[in-house]
Amino acid sequence: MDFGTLPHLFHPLSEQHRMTDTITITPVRGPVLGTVRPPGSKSLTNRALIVAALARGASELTGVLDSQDTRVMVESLRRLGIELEHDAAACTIDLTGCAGRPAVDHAELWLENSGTSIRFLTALCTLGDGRFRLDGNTRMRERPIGPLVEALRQLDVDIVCELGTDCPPVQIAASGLPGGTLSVGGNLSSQYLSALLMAAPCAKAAINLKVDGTLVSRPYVDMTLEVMRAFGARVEEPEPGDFILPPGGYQGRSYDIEPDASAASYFFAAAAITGGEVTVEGLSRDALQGDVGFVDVLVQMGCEARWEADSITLVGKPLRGVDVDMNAISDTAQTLAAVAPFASGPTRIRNVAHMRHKETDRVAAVVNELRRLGLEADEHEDGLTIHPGPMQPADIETYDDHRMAMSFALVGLRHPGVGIKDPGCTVKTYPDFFDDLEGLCRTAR
Ligand SMILES: O=C(O)C1=C[C@@H](OP(=O)(O)O)[C@@H](O)[C@H](O)C1
Ligand SMILES: C=C(OP(=O)(O)O)C(=O)O
Repeated sequence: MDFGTLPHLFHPLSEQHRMTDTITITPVRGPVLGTVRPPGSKSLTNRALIVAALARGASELTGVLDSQDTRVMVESLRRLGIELEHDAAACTIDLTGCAGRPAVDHAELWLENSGTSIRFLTALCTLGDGRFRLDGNTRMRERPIGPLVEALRQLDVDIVCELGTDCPPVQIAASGLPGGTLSVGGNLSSQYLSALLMAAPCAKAAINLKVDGTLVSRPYVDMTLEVMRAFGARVEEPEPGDFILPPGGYQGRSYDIEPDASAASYFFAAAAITGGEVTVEGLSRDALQGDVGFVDVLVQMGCEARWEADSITLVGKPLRGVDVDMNAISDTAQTLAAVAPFASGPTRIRNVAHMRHKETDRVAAVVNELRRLGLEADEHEDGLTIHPGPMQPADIETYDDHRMAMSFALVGLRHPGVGIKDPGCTVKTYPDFFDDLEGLCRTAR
């Protein structure tokens, strides 16, 4: 299939951002004060879509995210024969599951640069009976998927990285997923484990899945287990990293998705940087997403937080530098890097080497752009150190990484002359980010 014919799966951005090469952030005149509810969690939306697509019967998903990462997932499920109704305005998706076996005997799937989509769908396709090819953009073809491929081969799945690069494109000649024992590497990404976990209840027999070595981003695995169990799967973890999954599949249901905690980090950071007070609705200490832990990092820096039953409030205070292991919440490391220049001392972000395999080499990219602002920043193998200091105007490169754009925009709230190149790259997980940030800052203009 000629992917050139695939409709551009982008969300209608506001005219200004879609058509603009660079936007300049206007500093606020005072503290950012307000309340915001980010769109649905990308990670939970894509998990719920996978599990509901494999379920018996119908599911209704509410609060879903509508962005490039979820649209490529939706389009792929449709190509796999899943009947699906998406109401973007209502943030709902109604779908009827395939009871564990995709109905089509071949499909070509285009996943742009959505790591969750290509990893989760690679495992899902092995449950089918036919030939499947999964591909993505140039950066996706540089993001490792070899550990997942190698794990599936332990169950005699006929799967290959087409170019021999341990990266996509992936080709699968599927004939259902056998049961058995397998191990998967978890030091580059937790998504390979999450992908296998979600497919396992639809295998032909029980699966015993073990993590081989260290595991990064553990909160995302806990999120996976929560969603699986919500749809009726039985999963035991007698020892950390050792999972026992009997067959039994999933049962369709109604499922509501909480707001995106990674997106919320930008609004908490806006309060921290400007000495303001921001409440994010729909999240709490009980959120399924580990990235609410970013609030604790801001508290370590000197801020105050109020945790309510259905909201979190961050109160900005004078900031001190921190030394923090962000392995579990690495999607908020870039947010912290944008806050750190406003602290009284240096900030060390450690144990995030796996960030180098995401939308870009996020360690190097963040160091480069902090230096472009005139700051002293040190790159380490596992992370970086940010030294506060005077800054200069700069147009920030965003490397087609939505989190570079969203994080460095925050610097511009306090520091004049910050431009964000390619602001439309936020379409990956947050098409309306700049509109929502502007809305939150309007009282501080
Ligand atoms: O499982 C998930 O939903 C995700 C896991 C994380 O990736 P890694 O496990 O590769 O750190 C995170 O960066 C990504 O945004 C979403
Ligand atoms: C790394 C990310 O996503 P993914 O791995 O799903 O592409 C992200 O959203 O920061």
